[in-house]
Amino acid sequence: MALPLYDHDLPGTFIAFCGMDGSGKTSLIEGLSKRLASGGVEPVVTMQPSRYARESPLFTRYIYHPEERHQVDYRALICLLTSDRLQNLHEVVLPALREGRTVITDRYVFTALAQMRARGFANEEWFFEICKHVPRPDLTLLCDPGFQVSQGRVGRRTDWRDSYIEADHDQQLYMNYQIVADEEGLVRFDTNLPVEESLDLLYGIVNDRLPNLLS
Ligand SMILES: Nc1ncnc2c1ncn2[C@@H]1O[C@H](COP(=O)(O)OP(=O)(O)OP(=O)(O)O)[C@@H](O)[C@H]1O
Ligand SMILES: Cc1cn([C@H]2C[C@H](O)[C@@H](COP(=O)(O)O)O2)c(=O)[nH]c1=O
Repeated sequence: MALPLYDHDLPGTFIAFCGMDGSGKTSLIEGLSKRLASGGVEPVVTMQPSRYARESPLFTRYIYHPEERHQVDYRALICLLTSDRLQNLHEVVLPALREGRTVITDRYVFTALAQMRARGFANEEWFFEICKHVPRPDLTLLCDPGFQVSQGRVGRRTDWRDSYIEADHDQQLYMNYQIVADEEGLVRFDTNLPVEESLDLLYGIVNDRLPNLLS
């Protein structure tokens, strides 16, 4: 495993979803949350980056305004997102895990690793050092409908931010997600199926890996 994350010993259960834009994370998190709630387990759902980081000029300039990107130091962006992750863990994830809750996060540190490598920042020792303070989820899912399908879904969106595609980078990113999945033990599953079928696959994985969570 490339990332020196720590294994938590808290009573709750921590699940992370990763994958390309349009890979189906949000839709499947919604489905899983409803399924958990119907069995009496109301999950805490969070996302990284949080809305605070997403609204920051550093993030919006880098992610959505490539013409202004040269003004942003990519390491500064990694710092922002890393700080945001630590704070989200401190404020939301860890307190809920201490209470025995089930926490689901939309994106996590594995997205950061795939993104950094795709941008050519593969050996940031300081980043790996900070990862020692970041818990490993009990289960991390990589939603993967295939590169073309995720790009197609994003391209069909109407909001300009949600439909933003950066073809060359996205290709690198897809490849790096595959590598990170192998290195970090992410569980891949097919999201190029009708949503209900992907959800059934997902429930099967959750049942296998986290027995007793879904009643
Ligand atoms: N099997 C599937 N699983 C998940 N989503 C699917 C599936 N099949 C089709 N879709 C559709 O694909 C789209 C995926 O969008 P969604 O917002 O869930 O992806 P996302 O990974 O959260 O994207 P982003 O990171 O850009 O927010 C939705 O419109 C969803 O209905
Ligand atoms: C955690 C993390 C995220 N990003 C990028 C990846 C996406 O383009 C956006 C998040 O938007 P979405 O609505 O969740 O699709 O942020 C990143 O570059 N580095 C990170 O560590």
